[in-house]
Amino acid sequence: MTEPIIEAASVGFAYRAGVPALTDVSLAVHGGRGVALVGESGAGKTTLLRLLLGLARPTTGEIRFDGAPLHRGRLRDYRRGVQTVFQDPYSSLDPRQRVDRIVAEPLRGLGVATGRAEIGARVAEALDSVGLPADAATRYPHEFSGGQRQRIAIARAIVCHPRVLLADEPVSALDLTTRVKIIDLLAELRATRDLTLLLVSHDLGVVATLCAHTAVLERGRIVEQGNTAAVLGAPSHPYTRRLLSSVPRLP
Ligand SMILES: Nc1ncnc2c1ncn2[C@@H]1O[C@H](COP(=O)(O)OP(=O)(O)OP(=O)(O)O)[C@@H](O)[C@H]1O
Repeated sequence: MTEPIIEAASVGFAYRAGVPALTDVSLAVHGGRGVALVGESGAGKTTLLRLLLGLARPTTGEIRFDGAPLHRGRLRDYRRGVQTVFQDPYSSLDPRQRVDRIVAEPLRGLGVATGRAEIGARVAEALDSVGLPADAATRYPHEFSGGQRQRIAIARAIVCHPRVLLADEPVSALDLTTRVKIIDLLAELRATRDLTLLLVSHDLGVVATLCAHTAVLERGRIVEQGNTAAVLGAPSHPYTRRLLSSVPRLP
């Protein structure tokens, strides 16, 4: 198999000494493959995502990007290649900024594009890719619904053509119909842009739709991981079975 784009290698992390939030976590995100991270509240999903983003450093083990340890000097390259979408489309967009400015932020911040014309063209392309009309660019976040705001957040994440999208519960704040549309959009972007998805979700239906590989986290440890159909279809660990039985509707 090819080298993973992002890898957590035997990662441990503690917010307070003696109270581990993550223990010996190994997870590989390969290009072209959707990876889901599931687990109950408090299992350590967000903590792992923060480490994968370089926002915190593991206490033990390491995070690797293209096979080499992720350290300060490589963060800019990393950010170009790895972008994020968060759960809440209301708090993740600055209400005082116009949509074109919001979507252009990674282009400016990472120095990917500087000229006005180029930035404008890239923003227009990103808005189009997420199914928003061109005039969305000149409006403000409060003029949009929750689903449309999440499209804006996704446009911002894909504007610099990243290789990986880390999505932390990207649809859990949305109503059911909107959820389905955003899941369809993520599936489409994955296919058309060769985007690799790392998805944190407690919604196993979403996971089954978008990710071929699933890792189950319980109290900071990965208790099971593998092909999604196998993990969700015939879970070998009692915790995964409990997690499945707590879901009212299965795919
Ligand atoms: N800033 C912090 N300081 C101290 N402990 C923390 C902090 N953030 C998280 N924790 C603890 O680390 C553990 C893992 O939390 P984390 O937020 O990663 O879980 P999660 O799986 O993302 O949960 P949720 O689905 O509720 O977001 C929990 O025991 C939590 O209480």
